[in-house]
Amino acid sequence: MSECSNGVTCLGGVGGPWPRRLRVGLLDSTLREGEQTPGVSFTVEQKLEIARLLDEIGVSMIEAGHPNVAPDVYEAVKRIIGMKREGVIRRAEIVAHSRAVKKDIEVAAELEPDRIAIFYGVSDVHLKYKHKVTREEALSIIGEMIEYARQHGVRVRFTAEDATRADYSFLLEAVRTAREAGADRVSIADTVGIATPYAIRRLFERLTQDEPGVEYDIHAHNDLGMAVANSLAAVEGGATIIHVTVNGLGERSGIAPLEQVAVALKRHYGIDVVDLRRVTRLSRLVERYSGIPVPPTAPVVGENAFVHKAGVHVAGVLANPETYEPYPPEWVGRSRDYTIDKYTGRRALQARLERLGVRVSEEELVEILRRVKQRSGARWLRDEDLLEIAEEVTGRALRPRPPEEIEALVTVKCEANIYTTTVARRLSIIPGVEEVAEVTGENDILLRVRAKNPVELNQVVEAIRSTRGVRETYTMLVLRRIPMEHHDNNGRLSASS
Ligand SMILES: CC(=O)SCCNC(=O)CCNC(=O)[C@H](O)C(C)(C)COP(=O)(O)OP(=O)(O)OC[C@H]1O[C@@H](n2cnc3c(N)ncnc32)[C@H](O)[C@@H]1OP(=O)(O)O
Ligand SMILES: O=C(O)CCC(=O)C(=O)O
Ligand SMILES: [Mg+2]
Repeated sequence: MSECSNGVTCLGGVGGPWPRRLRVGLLDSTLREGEQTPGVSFTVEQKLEIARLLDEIGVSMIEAGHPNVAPDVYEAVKRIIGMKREGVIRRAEIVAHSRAVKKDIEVAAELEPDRIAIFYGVSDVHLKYKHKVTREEALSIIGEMIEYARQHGVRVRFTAEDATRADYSFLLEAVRTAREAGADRVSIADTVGIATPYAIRRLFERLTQDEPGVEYDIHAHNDLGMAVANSLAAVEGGATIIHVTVNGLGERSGIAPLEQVAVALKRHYGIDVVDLRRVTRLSRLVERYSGIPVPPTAPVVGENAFVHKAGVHVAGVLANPETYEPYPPEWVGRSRDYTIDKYTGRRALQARLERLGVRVSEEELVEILRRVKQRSGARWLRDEDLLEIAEEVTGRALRPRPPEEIEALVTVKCEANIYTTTVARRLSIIPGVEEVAEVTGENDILLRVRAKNPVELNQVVEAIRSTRGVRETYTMLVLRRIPMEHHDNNGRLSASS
């Protein structure tokens, strides 16, 4: 943060400082715009779960749906409003969508949402071909319908649909009409994703100057991949709410993704709009419920968002992650990784081998790398493949081996007022018990047990359980043992098999 010349606290970032304090929140429309994604139909229960999570992570508004669309949409909006009333949703304002049509408004109003959002196209193409009205008729419909909704005692947002293709003077007239009819918010919709950041910023600067009596939302579609940039530009121009959906769902190419907008607001302006650490889980949930896969390359939540590949990159990241990361993955509850393949360099390879508990000499490392680069057909090498190569080069057994017999660790809790050592002695003579340790913590004794097969293991565990003084046991099967490497007397490495 820095001080502007006029003494106002400004926020920095690329292109900053901005001439005013940026104030912004998110409206999540996953349940309305998101369900307009071809192929998506959430169940009512899924919507309730998503709404609760959205409130928990801190979005300012939830656009719950357009109640007059279908019975299940009505039911979901009703129950989400009920959750707000019961305090399950604690903060988010619940918004119901509606055409500028009395029936839609009535159906929405009977549910008593916090706000009804009434949309109406304001571009000439929408007026002429969709609404088939003149500009004057449009203004009168907008005014009349907003007043009608206000008579039901509900707050109103007016959405100027296709605002970015509208004539500015008519858009301003529509906004004024909406304000005079009782709307306290106006959504400026870039309905076909046609705007550029500069044009959007100017548009919001003009609107906030020419009609400061309402607060403005930006609803940016992503047809040209500009939704996030346009949303940020709108905030710089004076918008105070950004419309988003989880994973950027929505009509055609969707709208600005919640996760990207939230990270960008923090990265560029230092503004926390939601609990970022939970957005990845929310994204996975919506991916599952929507059936729309998140591409690996998707920012923030994509599988590859924090995975590095080229040797130069990995070497840089190992020295300091800032070299190739715009923000730490921990911000969004994730961790970084890197792949091993023909693009790998020595540093990456050495780090990966060390992570696998394998130390090699400089010559061995060079030879392993040479062999890795020969496997150019593989998309990437799994740890298993790398260890196989390392075994070939070093001649040591490095891969985890499944145990030939069944091995288990058994924790034991003793009866109260019994001397633990007495119980431990009794247990130590059971055939199959190989090691006994008295331990601190929740349990009293830890046993290592070996058996030839499950039946025999069961017998050993039964014998432990029926030993006098044993109150409770918990058995963990050992799945595999990792070979440990030891230094020999000359400081060289040798591996136990
Ligand atoms: C850009 C956006 O995403 S805005 C949100 C759009 N949301 C939706 O479309 C929700 C899903 N839609 C639906 O379920 C249906 O279209 C309904 C229930 C809204 C309307 O269904 P129908 O009455 O069968 O009309 P249909 O969908 O065929 O056509 C839309 C009608 O609404 C009118 N209309 C469209 N937008 C508006 C508006 N903002 N205000 C008033 N009327 C409108 C159209 O002119 C057309 O009227 P017409 O039937 O007299 O020609
Ligand atoms: O209601 C809004 O703010 C936006 C409506 C919409 O989905 C759009 O214009 O793309
Ligand atoms: Mg939209």
